[in-house]
Amino acid sequence: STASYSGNPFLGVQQWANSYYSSEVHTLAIPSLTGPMATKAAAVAKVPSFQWMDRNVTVDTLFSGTLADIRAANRAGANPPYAGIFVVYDLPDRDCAAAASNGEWAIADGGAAKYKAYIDRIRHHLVQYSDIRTILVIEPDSLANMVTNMNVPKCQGAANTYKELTVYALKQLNLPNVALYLDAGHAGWLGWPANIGPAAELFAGIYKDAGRPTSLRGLATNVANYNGWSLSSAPSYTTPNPNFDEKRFVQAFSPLLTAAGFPAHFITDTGRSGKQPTGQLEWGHWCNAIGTGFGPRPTTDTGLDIEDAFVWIKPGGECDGTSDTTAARYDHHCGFADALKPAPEAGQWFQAYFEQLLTNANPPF
Ligand SMILES: O=[N+]([O-])c1ccc(O[C@@H]2O[C@H](CO)[C@@H](O[C@@H]3O[C@H](CO)[C@@H](O[C@@H]4O[C@H](CO)[C@@H](O)[C@H](O)[C@H]4O)[C@H](O)[C@H]3O)[C@H](O)[C@H]2O)cc1
Ligand SMILES: [Mg+2]
Repeated sequence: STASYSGNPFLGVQQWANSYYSSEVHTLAIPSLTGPMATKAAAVAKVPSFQWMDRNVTVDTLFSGTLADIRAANRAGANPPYAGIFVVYDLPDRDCAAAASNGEWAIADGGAAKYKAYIDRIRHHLVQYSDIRTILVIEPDSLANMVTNMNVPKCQGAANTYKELTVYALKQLNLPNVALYLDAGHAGWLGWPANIGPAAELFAGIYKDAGRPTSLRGLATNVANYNGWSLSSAPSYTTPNPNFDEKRFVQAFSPLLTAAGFPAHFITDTGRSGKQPTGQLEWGHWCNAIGTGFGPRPTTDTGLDIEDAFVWIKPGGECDGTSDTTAARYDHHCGFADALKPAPEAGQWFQAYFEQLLTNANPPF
């Protein structure tokens, strides 16, 4: 079967556009659109984006359901065959330096054991669907927070658990039909000269601790962020970081990782990177940024040998965090002047944001 592979896992397959995102667009976005915007929205629904396993319940429903859809399409003769693209995102004490995406489990409440069972269920389905090549992004923001936010009590308290559970996941999901990319923040996070060296050491250490898993292809960058891939000039908010776009970030990161014993390749989220510069007032303003647009479509034609693919990881139109100041998960970043408001809870459909992305799409739809 095509499922097992060597090298770039995105070669020889086409990425799957899952029905969950398509139904969000068709049932939540299009009914309030007319004319060209409605037509363009229908085209967005066909662009493959990663499906987020952000709650345990999604493993035996959405994850297995999408794998079944892919199997059916491949058996019907899809050529090239489809590959599954998903995000593993349910660590206990999740999103330790922010409030908006806090998850269902707490370390203090048996979260590590629950997470291991979650990973075991994902492995179960990957083995059942060993005929399907499946690409997984592992735990956005988690290890990046270990590099820059050890001064945050919740991150300090979660550090050992994050690392132990990441190694557990890498070992359990190390399968012939599976490719894994660890989340590695973005140019405006780990790309700062002060952070990039410690980051390389951390990721290489995890790679070794997990036994150098064959499936671990590399790192995913810019997940749920907005940075351009290759810019001719630095947006004002990026100064004085020489790595002001994702291409400069991965090209600076790669030799450090290789020297530390982790010859990583990269994928980069271009789902919300189409408009540069963005409307951000500060680079660290990550929540529902204004002045953004759908970016380059998923492709393996990246122009850089260490960059496996441009991908859409954060589904455009799904919220980054609530703007309701009374909400339990309210994060002040979602209240800034450059954060679109009013915004629903993280992960919920944010129609005004979807329309912003569509209006600013580059390439246009
Ligand atoms: O002038 N200088 O020389 C200089 C030097 C160093 C400087 O310090 C750097 O400043 C950077 C900001 O510019 C900081 O980066 C921000 O860190 C935040 C976490 O703390 C990230 O937030 C996450 O974002 C995710 C989505 O991406 C969300 O899903 C998640 O919920 C959310 O928590 C921001 O993206 C990211 O941009 C660096 O840590 C910091 O080291 C600054 C200047
Ligand atoms: Mg988040």
